[in-house]
Amino acid sequence: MYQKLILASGSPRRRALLSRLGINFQYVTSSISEDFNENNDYTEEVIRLATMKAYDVARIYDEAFIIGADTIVICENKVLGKPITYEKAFEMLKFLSGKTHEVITGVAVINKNKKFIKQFYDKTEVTFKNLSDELIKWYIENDEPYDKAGAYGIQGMGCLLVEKINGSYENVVGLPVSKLFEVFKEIGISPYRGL
Ligand SMILES: Cc1cn([C@H]2C[C@H](O)[C@@H](COP(=O)(O)OP(=O)(O)OP(=O)(O)O)O2)c(=O)[nH]c1=O
Repeated sequence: MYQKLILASGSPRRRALLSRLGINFQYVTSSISEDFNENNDYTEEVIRLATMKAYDVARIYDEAFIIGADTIVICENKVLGKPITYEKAFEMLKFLSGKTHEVITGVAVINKNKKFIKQFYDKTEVTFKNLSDELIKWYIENDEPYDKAGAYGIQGMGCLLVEKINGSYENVVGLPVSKLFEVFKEIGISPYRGL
Protein backbone atom coordinates (compact mmCIF):
# COMPACT_ATOMS: atom_id res chain seq x y z
CA MET A 1 0.00 0.00 0.00
CA TYR A 2 1.29 3.48 -0.86
CA GLN A 3 2.15 5.53 2.21
CA LYS A 4 2.73 9.22 1.79
CA LEU A 5 6.00 10.25 3.43
CA ILE A 6 7.07 13.77 4.32
CA LEU A 7 10.38 14.94 5.73
CA ALA A 8 9.63 17.88 8.02
CA SER A 9 12.94 19.60 7.40
CA GLY A 10 14.54 22.50 5.59
CA SER A 11 17.95 20.85 5.79
CA PRO A 12 19.38 19.88 2.38
CA ARG A 13 21.64 17.35 4.15
CA ARG A 14 18.69 15.48 5.62
CA ARG A 15 17.01 15.46 2.22
CA ALA A 16 20.12 14.03 0.59
CA LEU A 17 20.41 11.31 3.23
CA LEU A 18 16.80 10.23 2.90
CA SER A 19 17.12 10.21 -0.89
CA ARG A 20 19.81 7.56 -0.52
CA LEU A 21 17.18 5.04 0.57
CA GLY A 22 15.52 5.23 -2.85
CA ILE A 23 12.04 5.96 -1.55
CA ASN A 24 9.57 8.64 -2.59
CA PHE A 25 9.07 11.51 -0.20
CA GLN A 26 8.20 15.17 -0.11
CA TYR A 27 9.75 17.73 2.18
CA VAL A 28 8.11 20.57 4.04
CA THR A 29 9.98 22.94 6.34
CA SER A 30 8.50 23.24 9.82
CA SER A 31 8.25 26.61 11.49
CA ILE A 32 9.26 25.47 14.95
CA SER A 33 11.67 27.70 16.82
CA GLU A 34 14.39 25.56 18.32
CA ASP A 35 14.32 26.43 21.99
CA PHE A 36 16.66 23.77 23.37
CA ASN A 37 16.20 23.47 27.12
CA GLU A 38 19.60 22.55 28.55
CA ASN A 39 18.08 21.70 31.93
CA ASN A 40 16.30 18.67 30.49
CA ASP A 41 17.84 15.35 29.56
CA TYR A 42 19.61 15.93 26.21
CA THR A 43 18.24 12.89 24.44
CA GLU A 44 14.70 13.67 25.60
CA GLU A 45 15.15 17.22 24.39
CA VAL A 46 16.26 16.33 20.83
CA ILE A 47 13.35 13.89 20.63
CA ARG A 48 10.96 16.57 21.88
CA LEU A 49 12.13 19.04 19.22
CA ALA A 50 12.03 16.39 16.48
CA THR A 51 8.46 15.54 17.51
CA MET A 52 7.41 19.20 17.52
CA LYS A 53 8.78 19.63 13.98
CA ALA A 54 6.83 16.58 12.78
CA TYR A 55 3.57 17.65 14.47
CA ASP A 56 3.91 21.16 13.06
CA VAL A 57 3.83 19.74 9.52
CA ALA A 58 1.09 17.24 10.49
CA ARG A 59 -1.28 20.16 11.11
CA ILE A 60 -1.67 20.30 7.33
CA TYR A 61 -0.68 16.79 6.24
CA ASP A 62 -2.55 14.70 8.79
CA GLU A 63 -2.81 11.66 6.50
CA ALA A 64 0.93 11.31 5.88
CA PHE A 65 3.82 9.73 7.75
CA ILE A 66 6.02 12.61 8.80
CA ILE A 67 9.65 12.55 9.89
CA GLY A 68 11.09 15.24 12.16
CA ALA A 69 14.71 15.36 13.32
CA ASP A 70 16.97 17.48 15.49
CA THR A 71 20.73 17.32 15.89
CA ILE A 72 22.91 18.66 18.69
CA VAL A 73 26.58 18.52 19.58
CA ILE A 74 27.62 17.97 23.19
CA CYS A 75 31.13 18.37 24.54
CA GLU A 76 32.05 18.20 28.22
CA ASN A 77 28.37 18.48 29.07
CA LYS A 78 27.97 21.71 27.09
CA VAL A 79 25.44 21.86 24.27
CA LEU A 80 26.73 23.49 21.11
CA GLY A 81 24.08 24.80 18.75
CA LYS A 82 24.53 26.67 15.49
CA PRO A 83 26.98 29.59 15.72
CA ILE A 84 25.66 32.94 14.57
CA THR A 85 28.89 34.89 14.33
CA TYR A 86 32.47 34.26 13.21
CA GLU A 87 33.62 34.68 16.82
CA LYS A 88 31.12 32.11 18.08
CA ALA A 89 32.16 29.63 15.36
CA PHE A 90 35.82 30.14 16.27
CA GLU A 91 35.08 29.65 19.96
CA MET A 92 33.15 26.41 19.31
CA LEU A 93 35.80 24.87 17.05
CA LYS A 94 38.59 25.84 19.46
CA PHE A 95 36.62 24.21 22.26
CA LEU A 96 36.14 21.00 20.24
CA SER A 97 39.83 20.85 19.23
CA GLY A 98 41.62 17.68 20.36
CA LYS A 99 38.54 16.36 22.18
CA THR A 100 35.85 13.76 21.70
CA HIS A 101 32.28 15.05 21.54
CA GLU A 102 28.89 13.46 20.99
CA VAL A 103 26.48 14.16 18.18
CA ILE A 104 22.91 13.24 19.06
CA THR A 105 20.08 13.22 16.56
CA GLY A 106 16.52 12.77 17.79
CA VAL A 107 13.96 11.45 15.32
CA ALA A 108 10.17 11.25 15.39
CA VAL A 109 8.00 9.50 12.83
CA ILE A 110 4.32 10.27 13.23
CA ASN A 111 1.00 9.84 11.48
CA LYS A 112 -1.70 11.98 13.02
CA ASN A 113 -4.72 10.17 11.51
CA LYS A 114 -3.39 6.74 12.36
CA LYS A 115 -2.26 7.93 15.82
CA PHE A 116 1.16 6.49 15.04
CA ILE A 117 4.25 7.77 16.82
CA LYS A 118 7.75 6.35 16.97
CA GLN A 119 10.60 8.24 18.59
CA PHE A 120 14.26 7.37 18.89
CA TYR A 121 17.73 8.85 18.94
CA ASP A 122 21.18 7.91 17.79
CA LYS A 123 24.48 8.96 19.29
CA THR A 124 27.87 9.14 17.57
CA GLU A 125 31.22 10.00 19.13
CA VAL A 126 33.42 12.28 17.05
CA THR A 127 37.07 12.93 17.92
CA PHE A 128 38.65 16.10 16.56
CA LYS A 129 42.33 16.53 15.74
CA ASN A 130 44.29 19.25 17.50
CA LEU A 131 43.29 22.27 15.44
CA SER A 132 45.60 25.23 14.97
CA ASP A 133 44.06 28.71 15.03
CA GLU A 134 45.07 29.04 11.37
CA LEU A 135 43.19 25.90 10.38
CA ILE A 136 40.08 27.04 12.30
CA LYS A 137 40.17 30.46 10.60
CA TRP A 138 40.68 28.88 7.19
CA TYR A 139 37.76 26.53 7.82
CA ILE A 140 35.38 29.27 8.91
CA GLU A 141 36.35 31.42 5.93
CA ASN A 142 36.02 28.61 3.40
CA ASP A 143 33.07 26.58 4.58
CA GLU A 144 29.73 27.37 6.07
CA PRO A 145 29.69 26.53 9.79
CA TYR A 146 26.79 28.85 10.46
CA ASP A 147 23.81 26.56 9.84
CA LYS A 148 25.41 23.55 11.49
CA ALA A 149 25.35 22.37 15.08
CA GLY A 150 28.88 22.52 16.55
CA ALA A 151 30.03 24.84 13.74
CA TYR A 152 31.17 22.08 11.37
CA GLY A 153 29.84 19.73 8.75
CA ILE A 154 31.58 16.36 8.56
CA GLN A 155 30.29 15.89 5.01
CA GLY A 156 32.22 18.92 3.67
CA MET A 157 35.67 20.34 4.43
CA GLY A 158 34.84 19.57 8.06
CA CYS A 159 36.07 16.03 7.44
CA LEU A 160 39.59 17.48 7.69
CA LEU A 161 38.98 18.42 11.32
CA VAL A 162 38.00 14.89 12.32
CA GLU A 163 40.39 12.21 13.54
CA LYS A 164 37.85 9.42 13.99
CA ILE A 165 34.22 8.64 14.64
CA ASN A 166 32.52 5.89 16.61
CA GLY A 167 28.96 5.20 15.43
CA SER A 168 26.82 6.21 12.49
CA TYR A 169 28.25 8.77 10.07
CA GLU A 170 24.78 9.65 8.74
CA ASN A 171 23.71 10.44 12.29
CA VAL A 172 26.43 13.12 12.45
CA VAL A 173 25.24 14.64 9.17
CA GLY A 174 21.70 14.85 10.58
CA LEU A 175 19.62 11.72 9.98
CA PRO A 176 20.36 8.17 11.23
CA VAL A 177 18.91 6.50 8.15
CA SER A 178 19.84 2.97 9.10
CA LYS A 179 17.77 3.14 12.31
CA LEU A 180 15.03 5.03 10.47
CA PHE A 181 14.78 2.22 7.95
CA GLU A 182 13.68 -0.12 10.75
CA VAL A 183 10.68 2.16 11.39
CA PHE A 184 9.92 2.24 7.66
CA LYS A 185 9.73 -1.54 7.59
CA GLU A 186 7.24 -1.42 10.44
CA ILE A 187 4.95 0.98 8.57
CA GLY A 188 5.32 -0.72 5.20
CA ILE A 189 7.62 1.74 3.47
CA SER A 190 10.50 0.05 1.76
CA PRO A 191 12.57 0.43 -1.38
CA TYR A 192 12.87 -3.36 -1.45
CA ARG A 193 10.20 -5.90 -2.22
CA GLY A 194 9.31 -8.40 0.43
CA LEU A 195 10.52 -6.44 3.45
C1 LIG B 1 27.57 18.01 13.41
C2 LIG B 1 26.94 18.31 12.09
C3 LIG B 1 25.74 18.97 12.00
N1 LIG B 1 25.19 19.25 10.77
C4 LIG B 1 23.87 19.92 10.65
C5 LIG B 1 22.72 18.94 10.63
C6 LIG B 1 21.54 19.84 10.90
O1 LIG B 1 21.03 20.29 9.65
C7 LIG B 1 22.14 20.99 11.69
C8 LIG B 1 21.56 21.00 13.07
O2 LIG B 1 20.37 21.72 13.07
P1 LIG B 1 18.91 21.13 13.24
O3 LIG B 1 18.16 22.11 14.06
O4 LIG B 1 18.96 19.71 13.70
O5 LIG B 1 18.30 21.10 11.76
P2 LIG B 1 18.07 22.27 10.71
O6 LIG B 1 17.61 23.53 11.40
O7 LIG B 1 19.28 22.39 9.84
O8 LIG B 1 16.91 21.69 9.80
P3 LIG B 1 15.37 21.37 10.18
O9 LIG B 1 15.13 21.79 11.60
O10 LIG B 1 14.53 22.12 9.20
O11 LIG B 1 15.28 19.88 9.99
O12 LIG B 1 23.54 20.78 11.71
C9 LIG B 1 25.81 18.86 9.60
O13 LIG B 1 25.32 19.12 8.50
N2 LIG B 1 27.00 18.18 9.69
C10 LIG B 1 27.61 17.89 10.86
O14 LIG B 1 28.68 17.26 10.86
